Amino acid sequence: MEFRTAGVIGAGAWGTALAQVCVRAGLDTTLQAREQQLVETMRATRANDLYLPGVPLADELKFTADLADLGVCDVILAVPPAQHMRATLTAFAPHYRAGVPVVLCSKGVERGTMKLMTEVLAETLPDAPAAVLSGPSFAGEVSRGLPTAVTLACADQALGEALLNTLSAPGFRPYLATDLVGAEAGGALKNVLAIACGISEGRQLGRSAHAALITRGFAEMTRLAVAMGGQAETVAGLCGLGDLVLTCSSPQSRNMSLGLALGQGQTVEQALAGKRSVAEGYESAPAVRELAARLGVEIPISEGVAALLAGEIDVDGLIDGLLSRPLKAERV
Ligand SMILES: NC(=O)C1=CN([C@@H]2O[C@H](COP(=O)(O)OP(=O)(O)OC[C@H]3O[C@@H](n4cnc5c(N)ncnc54)[C@H](OP(=O)(O)O)[C@@H]3O)[C@@H](O)[C@H]2O)C=CC1
Ligand SMILES: O=C(CO)COP(=O)(O)O
Repeated sequence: MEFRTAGVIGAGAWGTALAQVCVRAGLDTTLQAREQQLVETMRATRANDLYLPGVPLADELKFTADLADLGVCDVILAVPPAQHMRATLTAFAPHYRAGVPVVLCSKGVERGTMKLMTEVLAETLPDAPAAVLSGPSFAGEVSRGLPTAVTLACADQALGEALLNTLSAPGFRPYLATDLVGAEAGGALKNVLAIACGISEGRQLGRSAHAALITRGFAEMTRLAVAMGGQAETVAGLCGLGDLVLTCSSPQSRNMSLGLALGQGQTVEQALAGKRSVAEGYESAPAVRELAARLGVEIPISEGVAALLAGEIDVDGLIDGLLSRPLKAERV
């Protein structure tokens, strides 16, 4: 299996950073943006100042607004926000060539259906071999070539190895896994948990609270992933614990920043006002909550964040609710 050309769907910060990685990996790469205007600007300025400002884009990178142009590519990286994955893949379906692998790079659970991105892919492009790329990776750092390691999950070992070799690049190191559900669950949950850590920071609750949130957050991430059919071992890797640590530790994270603003007293509306970029924890929280309820899994931190975002409780209610839970043995 050899891949020479890559098509990246979605020219947000992460799609643009991954397109840079593909070029660095030696792939002939086309980045698709929905707006022709953004395509023209990226062609003219060799930059994506809308979503990834200050990063010079590789000379070799091509741009298009037309999904049909990706129909010839050997591998597709799908990077729209999770809530737009279904519509995006449906629009791409007429141009998709059977057998071409689709690497899902978005982190979230679909609202309403509670489906993971692999399930959305199976329903929109049923012939597509799936892989999931997820892990601690800020777009700004990756696009500048700073060292990054991620999980690349693929059920088909041979395809996974081929993708691993294809997508590895100087400074970008994917590790192979076979558990797609675990990889997806980790990526989706860490965003919700990062909002909780941001709230803790915004309220200046201290480093001890921060460490407790990461640790107990990891326990609920593991419980939910296992209930969904994933493996605890996967969640202990880059796509789970690794991404949780990153996202909960830096205001570079849009999810943690949302939490910071809430902890400092802003309303959800104020914290999100004027933002073009996506905070997937906000988007996925209701689906994560519903999914956990359906599976009978306790996720008190994520549940509290979902209730706060839905306007059911305030920040004090979230903190009090977590601290007044019955004492119990420490276990996952
Ligand atoms: N940024 C990061 O560091 C990382 C992000 N991710 C994940 O990548 C995914 C994409 O995030 P990111 O690239 O950061 O996004 P950004 O916040 O940078 O950009 C938002 C993106 O959403 C697109 N969009 C908005 N509305 C729609 C729509 N109706 N249909 C399709 N696309 C739409 C925008 O396209 P348009 O301009 O055409 O509206 C734009 O590409 C998320 O799931 C995120 O969790 C994963 C790892 C790292
Ligand atoms: O997924 C990410 C890092 O791995 C990016 O996090 P944010 O979406 O919170 O910015």
